[in-house]
Amino acid sequence: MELDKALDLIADVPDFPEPGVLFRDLSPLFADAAGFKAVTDALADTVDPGADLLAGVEARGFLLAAAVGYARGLGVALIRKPGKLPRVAGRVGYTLEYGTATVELPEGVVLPGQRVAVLDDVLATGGTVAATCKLLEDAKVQVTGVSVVMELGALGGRSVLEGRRVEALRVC
Ligand SMILES: O=P(O)(O)OC[C@H]1O[C@H](OP(=O)(O)OP(=O)(O)O)[C@H](O)[C@@H]1O
Ligand SMILES: Nc1ncnc2[nH]cnc12
Repeated sequence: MELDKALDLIADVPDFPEPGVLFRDLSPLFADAAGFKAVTDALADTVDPGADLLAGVEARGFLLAAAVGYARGLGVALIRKPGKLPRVAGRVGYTLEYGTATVELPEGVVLPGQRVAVLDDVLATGGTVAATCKLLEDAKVQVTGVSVVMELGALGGRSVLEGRRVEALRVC
């Protein structure tokens, strides 16, 4: 499937999870075999050839990182929401478009000096990905870049990530 057609499978849902938010729902894209493959292949092409590992952000980022990791022969560091990990190597708090959140890095998944590419579904305010990059850099890892399926340009995420390589398959 053509990438544009695959990205058209993303549904726009008004007023979720709260009034005024236009939620970009990737569920129909994930459920479509050809669409999921087209997006996985395109994202895989954005990952720095020198990357040693991928970092996927819970929850939708896990699917993308797992698929791209398989395609590229790379493992995945699972960047998790609080309360899920038995051993936490680090945590960073941040503000979301709708609320506040924290990301945590499991113990024993990254080594200092490793080159890690960050993957997520949506870049909105950039809080999640910026916190993820900080989490990794606190662990002395080098972030090679950030790849997302969709960037919501009006929310300014790219400016929070200034100086980083940010690849988005679609900018809305
Ligand atoms: O750029 P930001 O403003 O930080 O927003 C983007 C983040 O918001 C969504 O995650 P959400 O917290 O809704 O989690 P989910 O993937 O578990 O549904 C999305 O999957 C990104 O991780
Ligand atoms: N509008 C939105 N749609 C989907 N995920 C999001 N994460 C933050 N804002 C979002």
